[in-house]
Amino acid sequence: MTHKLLLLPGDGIGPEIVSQAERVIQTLGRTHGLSVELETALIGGAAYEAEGDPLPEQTLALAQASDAVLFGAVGGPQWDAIERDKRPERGLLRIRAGLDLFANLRPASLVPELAEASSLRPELVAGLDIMIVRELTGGIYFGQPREQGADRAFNTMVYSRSEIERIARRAFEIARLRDRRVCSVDKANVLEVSEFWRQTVTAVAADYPDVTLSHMYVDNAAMQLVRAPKQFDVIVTGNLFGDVLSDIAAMLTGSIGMLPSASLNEQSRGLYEPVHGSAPDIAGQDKANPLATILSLAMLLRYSLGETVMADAVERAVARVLADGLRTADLQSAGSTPVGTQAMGDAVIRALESASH
Ligand SMILES: NC(=O)c1ccc[n+]([C@@H]2O[C@H](COP(=O)([O-])OP(=O)(O)OC[C@H]3O[C@@H](n4cnc5c(N)ncnc54)[C@H](O)[C@@H]3O)[C@@H](O)[C@H]2O)c1
Ligand SMILES: CC(C)[C@H](C(=O)O)[C@@H](O)C(=O)O
Ligand SMILES: [Mg+2]
Repeated sequence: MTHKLLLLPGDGIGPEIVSQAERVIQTLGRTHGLSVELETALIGGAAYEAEGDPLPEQTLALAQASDAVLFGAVGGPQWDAIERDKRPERGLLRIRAGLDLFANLRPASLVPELAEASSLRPELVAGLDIMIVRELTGGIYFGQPREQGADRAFNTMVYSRSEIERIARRAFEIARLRDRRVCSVDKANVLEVSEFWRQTVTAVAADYPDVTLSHMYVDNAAMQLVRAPKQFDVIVTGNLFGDVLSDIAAMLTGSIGMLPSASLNEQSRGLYEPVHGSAPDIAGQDKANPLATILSLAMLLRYSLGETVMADAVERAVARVLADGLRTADLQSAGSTPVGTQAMGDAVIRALESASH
């Protein structure tokens, strides 16, 4: 069966890291018979420059017609002062909303070889395996009204019952495939929207008696992620809190350059992207770590294409190159020589090829 895939490289390091994932896709064609129809389209600053719109209609239409989308990153300082609705990040928010990708899965698990790269002591992260389930199409990111005036500005944090119920169900279902523990993170001691979130998640939990539900305030959750991260199995939270907590979780696993994500809708059609951004400080220098994008491809193979064998093969190839000692600059320990983006891609491809012989 031929799968339709759309690549959206975007800005900054986006094109460099997505092109390594594209080479992995081509390798899987040779080693595992993966059959794909690949298209590439513009998004973010690149699309704004070419078409005056960070999400051209054509890009959204192609995404809607694809089985899955692999996204790099958008944004950069050259677009920070343009009209807000034209900014690259708005392209990403609009495609998430346009595909109804309400469930953002951000797994943070430690590859044993990277224990020394973690920001925490090895014993705190050994065996770490957390799944952050971030609500992605609601909350303060999308709430109306929103306004920036001359002397004041505001956004609205709003969640409806159905929005909370669907993300909570997704979290409980994921927990059933794991350690059956869900921690819902909110700010119910201050915010009405969070109190409603907590009540709604608690009501949904009644349908999942085999899963243990706990609640935590977001400030404490940020602290607990650094103090004792292994206490968590699945974390379910709103859009803004999930954004922040997932960057914290990234550093537990060694580098933000390692963290993949899947953004899914009800049909498990999805957009897959590294958690990090366009890293303008290292763009175009062959320094970016492509592994978060390659691991996002593994999630794409698993969740949207059902190609579990290939997903496992990609994840094993990544583990292999790390076990062999290859490190991009973000993962490097003192004294060793880092490899570049392209060389890291080469190594993953070699590992895939040698495993299939
Ligand atoms: N999903 C996205 O497209 C996304 C996510 C976050 C930020 N952004 C945008 O990216 C731009 C830069 O944002 P930022 O600097 O706050 O965050 P960032 O994630 O781009 O970079 C933060 C730091 O991490 C490093 N880094 C990130 N990815 C890396 C990788 N793969 N390999 C090695 N190092 C890596 C960068 O060099 C930088 O020092 C902004 O315009 C922001 O809006 C986009
Ligand atoms: C670039 C931005 C819109 C995005 C977000 O806040 O969701 C990013 O930080 C992320 O984590 O994917
Ligand atoms: Mg973020």
